[in-house]
Amino acid sequence: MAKTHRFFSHHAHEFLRVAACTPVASVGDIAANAAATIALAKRGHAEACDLLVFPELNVTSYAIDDLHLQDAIQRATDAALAEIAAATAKLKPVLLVGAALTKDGRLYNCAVAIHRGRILGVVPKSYLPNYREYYEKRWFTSGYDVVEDDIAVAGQIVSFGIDLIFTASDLPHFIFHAEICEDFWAPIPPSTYAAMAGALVCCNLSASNVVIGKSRQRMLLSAAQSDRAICAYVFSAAGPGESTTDLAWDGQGMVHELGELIAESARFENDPELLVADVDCGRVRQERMRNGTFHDTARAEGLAPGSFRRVTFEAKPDFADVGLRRDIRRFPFVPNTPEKLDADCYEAFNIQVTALAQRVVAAKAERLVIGVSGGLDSTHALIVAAKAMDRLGRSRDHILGYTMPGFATSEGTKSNAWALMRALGVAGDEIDIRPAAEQMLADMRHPFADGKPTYDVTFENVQAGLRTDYLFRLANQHNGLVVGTGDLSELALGWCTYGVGDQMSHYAVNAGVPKTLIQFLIRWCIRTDQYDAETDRVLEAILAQEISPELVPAGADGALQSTESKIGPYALNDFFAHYIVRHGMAPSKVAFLALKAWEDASRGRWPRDFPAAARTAYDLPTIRGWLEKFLFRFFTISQFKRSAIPNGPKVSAGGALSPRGDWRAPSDGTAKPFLDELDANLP
Ligand SMILES: Nc1ncnc2c1ncn2[C@@H]1O[C@H](COP(=O)(O)OP(=O)(O)OC[C@H]2O[C@@H]([n+]3cccc(C(=O)O)c3)[C@H](O)[C@@H]2O)[C@@H](O)[C@H]1O
Ligand SMILES: Nc1ncnc2c1ncn2[C@@H]1O[C@H](COP(=O)(O)OP(=O)(O)OP(=O)(O)O)[C@@H](O)[C@H]1O
Ligand SMILES: NC(=O)CC[C@H](N)C(=O)O
Repeated sequence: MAKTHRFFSHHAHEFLRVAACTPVASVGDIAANAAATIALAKRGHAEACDLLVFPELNVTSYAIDDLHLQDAIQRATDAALAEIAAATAKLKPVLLVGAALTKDGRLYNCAVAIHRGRILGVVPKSYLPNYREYYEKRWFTSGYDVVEDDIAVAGQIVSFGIDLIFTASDLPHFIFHAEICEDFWAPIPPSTYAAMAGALVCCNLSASNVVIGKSRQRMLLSAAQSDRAICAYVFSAAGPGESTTDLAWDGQGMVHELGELIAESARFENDPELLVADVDCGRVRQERMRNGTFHDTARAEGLAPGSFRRVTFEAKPDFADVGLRRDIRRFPFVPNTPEKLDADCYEAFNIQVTALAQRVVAAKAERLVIGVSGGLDSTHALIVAAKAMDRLGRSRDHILGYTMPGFATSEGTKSNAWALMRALGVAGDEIDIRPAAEQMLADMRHPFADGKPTYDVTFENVQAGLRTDYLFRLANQHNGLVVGTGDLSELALGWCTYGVGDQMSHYAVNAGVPKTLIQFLIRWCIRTDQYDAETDRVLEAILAQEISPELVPAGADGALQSTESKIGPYALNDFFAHYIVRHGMAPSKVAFLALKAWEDASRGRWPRDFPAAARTAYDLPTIRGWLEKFLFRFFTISQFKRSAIPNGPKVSAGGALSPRGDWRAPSDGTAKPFLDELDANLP
């Protein structure tokens, strides 16, 4: 059911609804093409689109050869544009239609922007293909030097040139540019300049005949242009109905954003298609802000702000709930297709192994020292260490694994720890930390020493601290490096014991890996036979247990100390961390995205092997509750822990938290502005 609060509107979060339109063309039948354009515009309006991109020369159809030069065709084109403008005067979307227009005895291949009955402006094609199957220079004049000009079209005098950017006066993120087909096959597409001058959405009206391999090439160019020009890119190629005299057409529509494919059309279809997608102009804006090279290039190219003419119009947004036409992955760090997941795991695992091996060599360390709890993090650190030793040609017994049971260590995790160490062939040992912990707690006059069940932070950290103490001294004793096991998610939350505790190590091999990815990395290791069958069996057993720090004894009901019931589901925490750290998004937008990703467990793809029983949904109050906790932990109470973390490799493009890398922040900051923003903008 649609909700009325502004929070539920995609426009409130800087999304823009675009569509690549594929009408069925009628060769040279301008009235039919105008009718097809109007019909799709009405569909676009019904689907709440802001911007509709039609193919190149769709008013006449593209492949009409010398007919382009006929007066009758040109007059009919002008009349059709007037008709399209009139018929769409009450519709919401801006239309970019393709038409050949004359000025001063020259014919230009143009994109015509039309909105609510008004022709906003006309952009001529800069680069006319005139090689192999193309001979556009036979009819058209290149528009590459047309600037500061105007043109008469459909009874209106409007801005004309390649120096136009279209901007909504009442929706600040609605800023777009148009170019035409070959323009983006050029070494420097006009959209590169438009993006540097501020366009967030770049559009391409195309008539690109299909040959084997062509769709892949267009896909590559569109992805690359959106990545290089830091923009959203909407591409619409002519399709069914175009003249097949000597060529064929497939109607490829695509929407890319920052190199990522957001939506793609069916190809070789007989019916008209409207490929609708919501592009995230806020993400584009943020990305430009944090990429100085983009602005340096603009300055190097002499593109001062204002170097393009801005054509303004009123979008009249109503901030209604029209849903979100875009897949938001539940796990930003975990791809939901098997191929991409495998590829990412291969990268992550090898980054970790290579980085650790290099540090062993550089530090002239003979051994690696690891506290092996039987939990996910230390398991992963241990298998990475084993592979690093294999790569260095050293035997695995150069890894000293210690299981160090404390007051709450369960038999299950301890036996898993031993089974794993034996299966891998590392040098295992056991140190019972309880006598030392009892001594320490007694020395401190902690109530536990008097038999009282006081399981406070001190009680927890005494154990975490003693384990770290043992590991560092064992490293001295054996010329070893202590391998840190803490992961990226724990660093984001400050879920570790500072200094004399698991926050410290000689090399934090997991610090760049989020918790939600670790289980998939372990699964990938099993699937790709990185280790032997017995190791795989133990790894499966470890994957099956709940995440617990095991610092506090189980309750009377036997329930384990559950980490996620205390700090929130890692699935949500990783989601929050990704959008806040990597994309700088406001908490209300992060909540909106989390809702779209998580509100319906039956929608969208789950990552491969994600257990069916764990496929949960989260509603807005739940998301909000955990987000508030996350914001408090992340901004107020944990930065001092990150400001002093040991070295470790960045793994995910989704962000890292080293103070020497992606994330630098004050250790005495506050979450207040973030909590206030959430409070002000959520229903
Ligand atoms: N801005 C700041 N600059 C410098 N120091 C600051 C500080 N804010 C607090 N402090 C000081 O830091 C200390 C608190 O930090 P800390 O000693 O780390 O202790 P704290 O963060 O209070 O507790 C550690 C938490 O992490 C959990 N943990 C620990 C280990 C492993 C795992 C796991 O599951 O993997 C979980 C554990 O259950 C506990 O809830 C206090 O003494 C405080 O005064
Ligand atoms: N019983 C134990 N024996 C050996 N080392 C331990 C033990 N408990 C904790 N550690 C060490 O302290 C680190 C943090 O422990 P904790 O179990 O609290 O966190 P965790 O993030 O759940 O890690 P893991 O998934 O490895 O258990 C572990 O990764 C491990 O290196
Ligand atoms: N219409 C055009 O500009 C087509 C040229 C383009 N290079 C293509 O291969 O599709």
